[in-house]
Amino acid sequence: MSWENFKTHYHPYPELGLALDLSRLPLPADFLSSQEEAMQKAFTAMAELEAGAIANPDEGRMVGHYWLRAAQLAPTKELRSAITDTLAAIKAFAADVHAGKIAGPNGPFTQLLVIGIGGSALGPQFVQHALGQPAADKMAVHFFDNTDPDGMDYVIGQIGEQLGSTLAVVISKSGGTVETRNGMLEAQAAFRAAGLDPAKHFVAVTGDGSKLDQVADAEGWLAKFPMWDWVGGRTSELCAVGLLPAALQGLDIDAMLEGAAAMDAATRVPVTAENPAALLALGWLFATDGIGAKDMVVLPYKDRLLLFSRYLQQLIMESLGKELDLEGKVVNQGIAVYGNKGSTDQHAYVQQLREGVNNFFVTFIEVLKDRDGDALEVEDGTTSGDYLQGFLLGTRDALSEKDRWSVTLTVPDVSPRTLGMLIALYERVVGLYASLVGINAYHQPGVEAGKKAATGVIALKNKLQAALAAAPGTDFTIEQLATQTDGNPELVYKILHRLAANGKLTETAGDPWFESTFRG
Ligand SMILES: O=P(O)(O)OC[C@H]1O[C@H](O)[C@H](O)[C@@H](O)[C@@H]1O
Repeated sequence: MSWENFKTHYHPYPELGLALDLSRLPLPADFLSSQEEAMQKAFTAMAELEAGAIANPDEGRMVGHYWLRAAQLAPTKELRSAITDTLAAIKAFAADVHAGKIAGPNGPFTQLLVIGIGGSALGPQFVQHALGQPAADKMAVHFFDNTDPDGMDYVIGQIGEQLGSTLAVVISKSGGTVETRNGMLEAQAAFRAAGLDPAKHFVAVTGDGSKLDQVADAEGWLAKFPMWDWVGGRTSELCAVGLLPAALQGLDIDAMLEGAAAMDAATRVPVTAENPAALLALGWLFATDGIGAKDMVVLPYKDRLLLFSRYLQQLIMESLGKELDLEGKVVNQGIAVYGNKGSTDQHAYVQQLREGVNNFFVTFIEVLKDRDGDALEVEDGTTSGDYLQGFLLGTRDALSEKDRWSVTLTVPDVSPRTLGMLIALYERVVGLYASLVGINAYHQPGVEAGKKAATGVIALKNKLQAALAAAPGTDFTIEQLATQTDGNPELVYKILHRLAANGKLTETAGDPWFESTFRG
């Protein structure tokens, strides 16, 4: 790669301590100028959004995550005080928990169990893992982020004897997400089984009046924190969703907010060449042809950023993965995101990246600071951190040689401020990119289909169990039960087969397999 090209496409932002390198995309000389008109429209749309326009038209909602770190920019006095009052309440609650003023019947809370899914888990998980200091954290954090019974047993097993010192924070914007409801019920059952009163351990983060809000009121939980309809789940890390768990862990949430605010200020500038979010959005546009033609492989060379790709997966894919554009035309937009961390992944799938199907571009994330404290020399004058950078730069070159494209983001460290910056940067890139390709980044109409179908599966399971219970000891074929319950035979088989595996009924193997019978 030429030095001249690097000089042109390497963009340092010393005031942020960040740099963006687009030199490993073969950008034509006129690419940025060819998109300037579209980018100016994107800046205007973003300014309107930040001023409180209904930027999520189908859901009739404002999109206000940028106000969370600059309350003075919120369009009304009520919104401004909602943000600042909640932040103060989070800090006061965390301080009282740490001081033992808010404690459980068994004394101070030392363990934190966060129950949520999607946007109500991925941000908290990313931040907890990135910034955790097991020896120094004020609380040890655990997560339920699924309705997997064994997964929850595993976590409860990890908490073990400390359940009496556990604070549970149930997070759900809608307050009606079934996985989270199940997690709450399972956790409450575990508390009761240990002779503990869940209400004395539980806190809710949810929308006003939601089902979860009602449960918290009815059961007299310890505390409640709000989640607002103008904050989307995948952009909620910097409201109570992410800030409450982080504050309880003992992390510096002010520094996270300051980092985000600084990035917002830098990416609000409507001058493409000076704006890292605009440049990165244009990098995505070029790399993916504006139609998701290439996947985004996110490779941070830092263990602590392992969960960033999962966090970005929701932020980017739920925002950009849309069937229709803003005019209602079918576009099937999106950018697929995956990745873990380097150099670990070099020993796994990087083989295919270099030599296999060329359907991706990589986002390398370089962290300048190696570690706290002294570095061991693993060879004369050379440290593990030297190797980490060596592998990053080496892999980048190895990919470039084979016409595999990449962008590189350099950050100073993994600190609360840097995480705030990264979160804000990608939120802005997603918003600008969505404008460039003409889609609504702030709704998620596609996720409902799977939820509705799951409800149908549960209803069919109930019918099947009722049918078997009504004729105990009788063997039924799959097709007989399908007819009797008006169910799809494939679903009938899948449901019965699993119930049998869990000892809820008896399966007698047939030959061929689809003549197996089931008995209640
Ligand atoms: O916070 P909740 O309302 O429980 O939602 C949790 C998640 O569930 C949904 O399926 C949405 O697609 C996500 O955007 C959301 O973050």
